[in-house]
Amino acid sequence: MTERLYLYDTTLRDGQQTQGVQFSTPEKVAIAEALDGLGIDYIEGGWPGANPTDSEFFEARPETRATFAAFGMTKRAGRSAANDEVLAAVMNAGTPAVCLVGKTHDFHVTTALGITLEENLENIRASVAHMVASGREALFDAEHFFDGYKANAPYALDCALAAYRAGARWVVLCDTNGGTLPGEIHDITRAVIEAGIPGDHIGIHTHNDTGNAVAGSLAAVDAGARQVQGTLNGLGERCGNANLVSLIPTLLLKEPYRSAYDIGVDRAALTSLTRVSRQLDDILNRVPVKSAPYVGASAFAHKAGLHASAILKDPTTYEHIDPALVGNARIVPMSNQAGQSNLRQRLVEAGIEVDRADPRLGEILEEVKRREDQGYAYDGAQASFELVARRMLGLMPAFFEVKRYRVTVERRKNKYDRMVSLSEAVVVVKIGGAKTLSVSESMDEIGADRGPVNALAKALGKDLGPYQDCIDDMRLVDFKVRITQGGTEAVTRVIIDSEDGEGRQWSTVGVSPNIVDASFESLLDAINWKLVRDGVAPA
Ligand SMILES: CC(=O)SCCNC(=O)CCNC(=O)[C@H](O)C(C)(C)COP(=O)(O)OP(=O)(O)OC[C@H]1O[C@@H](n2cnc3c(N)ncnc32)[C@H](O)[C@@H]1OP(=O)(O)O
Ligand SMILES: CC(=O)C(=O)O
Repeated sequence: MTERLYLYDTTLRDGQQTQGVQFSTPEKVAIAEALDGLGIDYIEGGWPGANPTDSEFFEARPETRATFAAFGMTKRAGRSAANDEVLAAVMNAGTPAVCLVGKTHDFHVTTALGITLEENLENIRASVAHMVASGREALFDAEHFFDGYKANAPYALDCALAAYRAGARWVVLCDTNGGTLPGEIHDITRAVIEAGIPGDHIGIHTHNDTGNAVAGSLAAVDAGARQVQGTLNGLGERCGNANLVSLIPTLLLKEPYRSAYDIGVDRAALTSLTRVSRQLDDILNRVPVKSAPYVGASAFAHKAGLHASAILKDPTTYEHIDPALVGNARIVPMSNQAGQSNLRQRLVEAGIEVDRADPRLGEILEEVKRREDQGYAYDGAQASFELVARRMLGLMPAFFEVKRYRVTVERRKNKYDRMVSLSEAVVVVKIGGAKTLSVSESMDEIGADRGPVNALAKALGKDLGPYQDCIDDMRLVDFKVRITQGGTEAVTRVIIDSEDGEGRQWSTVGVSPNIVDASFESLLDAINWKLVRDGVAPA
């Protein structure tokens, strides 16, 4: 018999308190829909009245199965709950649930609010009673609860009990400053239950300032709390909140949680977790964190030869779960840490059949290790590795030959008498018997200079004759430059991530003492990989 454990998402409120994050209304709608699709119980949409976007969002919020909550703060002292205009704006959003933050640490009451401890208790009681009287599901976010409990336990408990007795459905214990460790969270949550608030009325809201937000949330659940608050990808004030993208699979797949709780998210929805996590990164224009638990691109990447060898015999040797459960995928990358097992697996994935006893497998491995010593890095540029292997196996068509290229960067005055840069590139390629010369500049549609590599990419992709149809939908999505030590010399490594119209992504690498040459090599690999993978016949 499983017990219900509720998930409360605050990506749209505490997540928006992340430095550099500002959601638009359509973005908030898209995130709310994704959360609803996952099966989250509560979606906190923001603080109506605090800013125009949050107010607008509550008017535009989508219909959801999840319960929508508006966030705000308890009423100020010296006025009634009904006459507090900040609280009124929150209530007017018309959500079925309302979550109000209130002080529970005596120091904050006297220092930040400048009121008496009794006035604060009355503010909590009156505000919660006002929510309940308006027919809302009332949540009380007990701000600084753990620090408050350590400083003055009777007062912190009085605040929590005041909210509970006034009718709060949930009293959410907040580790606002994020400094409380899991053991303390466990013991203090237990103490709250013993003081008279049942666990199925207690929520936990942690911050990640010690890197323990997820562990702290689990500790509170172990102690009896039955609501967990968090955000997608751990967004949130300062170091972020408990990451629901880590918590959800842990609660659903790991003991003792798997057998004990129903968290509202089912196994089918769990397979969308990686997609939802990346959708948020896409909205934020962030590169997904590769090492993110469960959903990161490296979460199931087996780089070391010993690992890859065992993985190919049985994936459970080095995987704690099947990556498909969370919609992720296994990768066995090639690098200087790899052995023949990695190599054979990569070749199979590229559709290349090579006999196990073929001596060229050893030669490819040697070549990869030799090139990595020069500065190449193939574990993040699998498309370039594939081209190296194809060349050594005689499986790489000669699509075109670059005869020469040139790029210039000029500083000059524009018509407004401002100094601007302009990069121009010339590329000459030979396809079949014919030579083509393409010229391009780096100016984008609003007249900004996008740099010499952009100019080169445009020139190279401008006229590739019979291959043009195939490469027209290619797009450069990321460009990473590192100065690294190749052999004894410092060299530049450029990794380019490309994408095509089908959403396929691939990465290529170029290395040279010269950044333009390294970029050009990486660009060439990107085009050649697309041509070979699309099965284009050489001219
Ligand atoms: C722990 C958390 O993360 S809680 C969420 C915090 N989120 C935010 O603050 C984001 C949204 N906030 C805002 O847009 C603004 O702060 C507003 C609109 C709410 C208030 O703006 P302002 O009226 O200009 O006040 P300001 O932000 O300077 O200060 C907050 C006021 O609320 C008071 N206050 C803070 N917490 C509470 C509370 N729980 N109950 C009652 N009053 C409170 C403070 O004492 C301060 O009042 P004072 O100006 O009389 O000293
Ligand atoms: C309410 C909240 O976000 C906090 O106390 O951290």
